[in-house]
Order: sequence, then C-alpha cells, then structure tokens
Amino acid sequence: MEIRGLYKSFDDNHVLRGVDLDLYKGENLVVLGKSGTGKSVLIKILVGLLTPDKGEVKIFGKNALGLPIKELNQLRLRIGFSFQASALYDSMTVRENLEFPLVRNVKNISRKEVDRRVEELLEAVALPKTVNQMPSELSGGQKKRIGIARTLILYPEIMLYDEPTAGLDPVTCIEINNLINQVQEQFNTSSIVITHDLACAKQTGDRMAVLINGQFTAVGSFTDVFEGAEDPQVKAFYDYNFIK
Ligand SMILES: Nc1ncnc2c1ncn2[C@@H]1O[C@H](COP(=O)(O)OP(=O)(O)OP(=O)(O)O)[C@@H](O)[C@H]1O
Repeated sequence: MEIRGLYKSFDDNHVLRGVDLDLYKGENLVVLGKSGTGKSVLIKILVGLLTPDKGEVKIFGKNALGLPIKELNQLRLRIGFSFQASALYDSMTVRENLEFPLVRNVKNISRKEVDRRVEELLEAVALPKTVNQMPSELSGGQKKRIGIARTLILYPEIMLYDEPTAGLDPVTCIEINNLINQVQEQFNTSSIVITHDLACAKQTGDRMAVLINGQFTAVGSFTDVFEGAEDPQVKAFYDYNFIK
C-alpha cells in the first residue's frame, strides 16, 4: 500500500496534512498517535468510508481513490477491518457471526466449505468450543478473538486493526498481541495496527509510524523511533505511555 500527500480537513480542523506512508508485504506496521490525531480518519480513507481532500492511495498497485463502487467492493474484500468494538451481531451465535460475511460475499460457496472455514478460524483463534455461544456469553478478550476470526474468514491480504487491545486487561492484551503476530504468519497478512498502547506496538510492530500534527513525524523500528528519540513530541509520547 502506498499513501502519498494525503490531506483531510473538517472545516478549519486540518487533520491530515500531507501523509506519506508505505505498507510493505508481510509486515505489521503500527500507527501510533495521541487521541484525536486522525488515525481513524486515515483508516476510513483507506477503506473508502471517507474521501480525502487531496492525495493518492495505491493498494496492490491500483489507485484506490474514486473507484467505481463495484471495484471498491472487490478491493474491500481483500482488506479486513477489525473494529475497535469487535462489532459482533448480538442476536447471532458465534457460528452465525462467522458465516455471515462468507455467505454474503462468496457466491455459491458450499456448506462444506463454510463449515471448514468456521472450524479453521475458530481453531486459529483458539476458541473452537464457543461455536454455539452468543456474544453476550463471551469475555471482552474472547469477543476480540471472534471479531478477528470473522474478519479473517474471507482470507484478506491486508488486515487493519483499530485499537485491538483497548479496554482489555494486561494479560489479555498480550494474548491479543500474540494472536496478531500469529495471524501475520499463519495467513500471510500485511497489517496496519492502530494503537496508543506502546506495549502493543513493541510486541506486534515490525515498524512504527507516529502521527503528529497531521504527518508521520517518525517512521522506523521501535528502537529507532523511541529509544533516544529527539523530537520532543515523540519523546513525550514515549515517556508518558510506556510501561516498562
Ligand atoms: N466525520 C467527521 N466530521 C468532522 N470531524 C471529524 C469527523 N471524523 C473525525 N473528525 C475529527 O478528526 C479528528 C481526528 O479524529 P480521529 O477519530 O481520526 O482521531 P483518532 O486519532 O482516531 O483518535 P482516538 O485515538 O481517540 O480514536 C478529530 O478532531 C475529530 O473530531
């Protein structure tokens, strides 16, 4: 994915001010930034929910902005979006939640293949026994896992995780971070992980990108970006957030 010169304002709130960023095949790229810096706005642009004022986004070598709806939908199927709130349907069982995107998006898929994928994904997130449970019977961490399984069931090449550890206890955070790393290996995904959790960033990120004042001020490995950071805003972000 190549992002070049992306701008987005809401009236006089200039949120993105010339964003450049690449996502390389097979990497986990962590996007960090304080609350309200525009991380969600960026993700929404990437999945076509918001239109930028200016700039270019190329995904799989194709210009992704202003695509006709049919092509946009095809592109969206190759990008999995794991929402902050898991976004499970409360009135459906875990199985029905997982089946929903498959039946909706894959024409003529057989019952056998649906069952095979449900089983594969529940195994991948280590929750095979929850198949007939309702979301209300699951813990916060389990809901996150099922949400990730549901996103993965379409075998997306790119995964976008929005605050995957928000609201979880420290041990569950580590488990979800491990799952993100496992997904990268098992499903050959390239991922953008949006977070303000530096421990999550350190555990999952091959590279970090810090969004400050509408631009990626620092991009590189965790060590390069944070340890010995000189930019006062990057330094402050590290000093205030990181629990060693
Ligand atoms: N649809 C919208 N209309 C007007 N302003 C918006 C809209 N969406 C986002 N904004 C503004 O854009 C700015 C960035 O918001 P965004 O949700 O991207 O922040 P964020 O970095 O994801 O924050 P958080 O970490 O709290 O989720 C905020 O000032 C927000 O009020």
